[in-house]
Amino acid sequence: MYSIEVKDLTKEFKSYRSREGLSGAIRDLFTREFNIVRAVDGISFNVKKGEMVGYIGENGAGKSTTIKMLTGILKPTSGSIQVNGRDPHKQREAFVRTIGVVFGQRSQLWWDIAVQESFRLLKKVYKVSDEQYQTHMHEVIEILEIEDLLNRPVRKLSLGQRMRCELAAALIHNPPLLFLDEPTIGLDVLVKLKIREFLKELNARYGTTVLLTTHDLTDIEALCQRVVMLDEGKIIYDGELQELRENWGGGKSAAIEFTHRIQLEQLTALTGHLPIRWEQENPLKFRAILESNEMTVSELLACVAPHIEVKDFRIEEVSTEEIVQKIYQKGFTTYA
Ligand SMILES: Nc1ncnc2c1ncn2[C@@H]1O[C@H](COP(=O)(O)OP(=O)(O)OP(=O)(O)O)[C@@H](O)[C@H]1O
Repeated sequence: MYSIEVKDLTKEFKSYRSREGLSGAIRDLFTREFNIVRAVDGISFNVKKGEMVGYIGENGAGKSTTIKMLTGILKPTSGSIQVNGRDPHKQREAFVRTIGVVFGQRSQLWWDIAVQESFRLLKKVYKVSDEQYQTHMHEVIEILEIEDLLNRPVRKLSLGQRMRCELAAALIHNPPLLFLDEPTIGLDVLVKLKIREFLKELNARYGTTVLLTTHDLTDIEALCQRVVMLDEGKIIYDGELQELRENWGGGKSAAIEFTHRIQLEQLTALTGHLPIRWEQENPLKFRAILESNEMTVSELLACVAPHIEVKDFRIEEVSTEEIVQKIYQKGFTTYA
């Protein structure tokens, strides 16, 4: 059963041009020249109930436009969307009660009133019963540690405090699906960790489906097994994050420092039967590049350490950030 079903979805915007000079401005009053920008270009994907999916792409790739269509804010130019079994644009009122949305750059809380009052208003909007609110929100407030913030006006909160309150506000009606657009932008590491832990718990406890858009790939690594990668409005990768790392990460390597000078030949003789390539940095420092995903660093050490004394060693892994950067620089197909 799917939470989100997207088929051949396209969104085009008219981008108006201004003509030069006074006569151009006058002509613009009558007829405007425009370009068509295809922000989302025929994408299709499904998200299963309970999945946590990372939706990533460079600036301008079309992520926010997709989220706006999925949440019913924008009407698609063509294609179809079903979110929680409904068309977000057509069945708006019933639909919004089935989703929660957090836009990291925008607030859904009222700026000048206490957080608690915003929560009360949202409780009314979503028609949440007192009982439901008490049981569910009590936990949310406790886990996000926002009890002491509830009586403060939103404008007096720090960014991290406000974001925790935003998340709580998006969950007042305990929606089965949560859209998060840059939820950890500008937050310090501790708040980020708290928010990630909270989302994991929410997903485990209620089976909440999460579509997460972020430029912070460590958020994706911490939360999502699957990523959908967008480039110029098109999906260029949809699959396991682990598979992306294995196929495009260029493998693991280990930097090893020995206590005594040794020859490269000694190392190749010891590990000749393993899928390893050695590079020498200096007479003491070497790098072993593991050419198979099956091979582990402990196997490597088990072959070398009994024969040559190791002073230090470090596993080097290409970060997801570097992998994604390479894909965008080189293009997915050529890189693959
Ligand atoms: N209302 C609009 N009118 C015209 N063009 C738009 C409009 N909204 C978005 N665009 C264009 O559509 C493209 C996709 O924009 P979108 O905001 O979806 O990208 P994004 O992936 O969310 O980027 P970012 O990471 O910077 O938020 C961009 O070229 C953008 O300029």
